This record gives sequence, C-alpha cells and structure tokens, in this order.
Amino acid sequence: MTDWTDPDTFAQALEQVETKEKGNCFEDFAEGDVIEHDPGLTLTQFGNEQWMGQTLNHDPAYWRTDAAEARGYDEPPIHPDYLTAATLGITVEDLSEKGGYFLGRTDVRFPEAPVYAGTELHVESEVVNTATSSSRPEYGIVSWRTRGKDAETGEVVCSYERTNMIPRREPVATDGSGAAATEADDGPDLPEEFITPDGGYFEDFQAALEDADGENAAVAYRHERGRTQDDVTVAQLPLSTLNTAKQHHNVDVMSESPSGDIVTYGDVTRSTALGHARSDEQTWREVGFDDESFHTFVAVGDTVYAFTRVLSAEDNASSEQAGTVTFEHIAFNQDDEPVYSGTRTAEIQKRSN
Ligand SMILES: C/C(=C\C(=O)O)C(=O)SCCNC(=O)CCNC(=O)[C@H](O)C(C)(C)COP(=O)(O)OP(=O)(O)OC[C@H]1O[C@@H](n2cnc3c(N)ncnc32)[C@H](O)[C@@H]1OP(=O)(O)O
Repeated sequence: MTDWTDPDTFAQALEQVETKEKGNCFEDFAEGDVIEHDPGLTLTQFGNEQWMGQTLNHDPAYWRTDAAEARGYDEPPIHPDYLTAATLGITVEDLSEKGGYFLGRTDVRFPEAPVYAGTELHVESEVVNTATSSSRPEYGIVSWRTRGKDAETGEVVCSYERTNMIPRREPVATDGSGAAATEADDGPDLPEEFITPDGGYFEDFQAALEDADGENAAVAYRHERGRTQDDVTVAQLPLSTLNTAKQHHNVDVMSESPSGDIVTYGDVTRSTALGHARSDEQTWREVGFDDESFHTFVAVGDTVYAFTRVLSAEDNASSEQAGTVTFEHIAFNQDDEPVYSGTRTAEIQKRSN
C-alpha cells in the first residue's frame, strides 16, 4: 500500500497534483464589473486600538471618552486609517491576492459623521480601468473604485480609487516604451528656505504659509519619530484586516520575489508616517487623501520616518473650531529613500478654542 507521507512519494505527489489557486489574474477583470467582497468584518475597539497603537496614532480623541466628547463624538470612533486599511484588506482576496504591486490610490474620502466600534463593514469594488503595462509584459494595470459601507444603514463610510499591477496568465507583447523611458535629470529644484510652523494649530500652518508667500520658500519639515518594522506590523496588522496578500505573511514564496522577503502593507507604512506627522499637529478630523503612491518596498527591520510639506490652509472647515489644511506627506526609510507619498486634507484645531 502506498504510504503517502513517505517523503519521496509525497514530493512526487506534490509535483503531479493541481494547485487550487487563489485570487484573480488581469484577464479576469473587465471594466464595469462589480465585485461584492465576501469577507466583511466588524470594526472593533480592539482592532482599532491595535492598529492605532502599533502605528503610533495616539490622538486622545480615539482613546479617551472625554477627549472624544470634546471633538463632538459620542465615544472614541474608529480611526480613519484603520477604516481605510480594513476596507482595502477585505478586497485583497478578490482583487490582488494573486500578487503584483499596489501602485497607488486617490480620492480617499470619509463622511463627516464618525464611525463607531460595532459597525459591520461590507465592501464592493467596480473595475474602472484596465491597461497594458508597457514596462512589464507579465502584468496588467487595473483600477477599481471601492466603497466600504455600514452593512446596517448602507451608508458609505470610506471610498477610494486604487490601482495595482496584476499578474497576467499570459504575458503580452508591448512596445517597451515604459522600460525605455528616461527622464532628463536637471538636478534638484528646491526652494532656498524651509519654514517650520511654530506649533501644530491651524493658525501656525496659516502663519508659516504667509511667511513663505512670495519668497523662494516652502513650509516643509521632518518628524523625529521612526517605527522599525517587525512581525507585528508586517504580518499581524494586515491579517487583522483580512488582507490575504502573500506579500505580508508568506516568507517562503516571497524569498523568490524581487523584495526577497515579506513586506509591509502599504496602509501600515502610510499610517505610521501619518501617525508621526499627526503627533506634531492638533488634528480635528480627517477629510481625505489623494495621489497616494508606494515608491519602494518596506520590510522587517526597515524604519519608517515622515516628512511633511504644508500646501494650503483655508478657513472653511466643517466646525468653527478648526480650519482645513492640505499637506503632502512623504514616508521614508533609514536610507532616506521615499517609500510613500500622498496629499492629505485634514481639519486642524484652531488655537483660539
Ligand atoms: C499587496 C499590497 C496591497 C494590495 O494587495 O493591493 C501592498 O500593500 S504591497 C506593499 C506596498 N506596495 C509596494 O511595496 C510597492 C512598492 N513599489 C515599487 O516597488 C515600485 O514602485 C514598482 C515596482 C511598483 C514600480 O516601479 P517602477 O517600474 O519604477 O515604477 P513606474 O515606472 O513609475 O510604474 C510602473 C508602471 O505602473 C504605472 N503606474 C504607476 N503608478 C500608477 C498609478 N497610480 N496609476 C496608474 N498607473 C500607475 C506606470 O505608468 C508604469 O506603467 P508602464 O508599465 O506602462 O510604464
């Protein structure tokens, strides 16, 4: 009788059987397709606190009832970074489990009303674009519009458009223009002066922008904190959002990949950098994010730092206690290489209150 657990026999069996594959390839997506994602999760206080604690998002309004009430919330709400990561995590099984690269995301938006623990998240995505990658014939580029809804009320609590490179079943011929394209390098074109706001209130950002106005200057600075990536941030946090991308938890497969190792979930990298930035400001409310890109891999042992440029400050927030500020945040590693960049619009508390 065959002993299936005899190592030689088993190795031969493994070679001959079919693998039941997970995930979809580029060819499986067509513009207009709507995909309802089966995994849903209940946003819990534990999940929220785990995410915020590990990414250094320590804004008291998300941790303490009195601080939450002072912000107009009934109780500490779900943090928008955890909400975004959970909305995306749920989609991975259908959209990107096959592998490839998370290229970018834009138009990330949250409603004014806070989301509380206990909300059950249901997520759907629509394919909005499919394109050939001219630099990588073995991949195609797919964009989806994703909406995370409160299952009970149907209200959209988080939405965004995201673009990934997705493996093809069959590589296609391309003109190779992407790979051949080179940009003329005229050297860095930076302003002469860098201005740091005196504090983290709306008026501080406004004053710093006024100082820079008409000068060859930018309001730009770095944040001191860094967070070295470990097993918790690289593997545990994405799995806690049901993100099944092998990039984050299968060292065996990833040892053969360009990174050679498991890599940090893009939402962990950006949330960590945003946590550093928020620790130097009086955040009132997150409004949204645009033009987010992930420039290179972050792996266990890499340290995530943050750099901020203040782009605008307008006195038009949803509350009189705050003003609206738009930032560009750049996350970078211990070798000063950018790993993430994106613009963020947030309401920032006024000093006068
Ligand atoms: C898995 C997961 C989430 C999930 O499961 O989802 C994750 O969290 S994983 C961790 C976070 N992630 C990463 O770790 C990626 C890090 N990153 C890199 O390693 C490099 O960035 C690169 C290898 C991806 C690219 O490197 P690169 O080849 O030098 O980059 P580019 O040439 O700029 O882009 C190549 C082609 O993508 C087009 N392109 C770029 N950006 C956009 C955009 N926003 N919209 C539409 N098309 C875009 C570009 O137009 C070009 O198209 P062509 O192929 O046609 O030329």
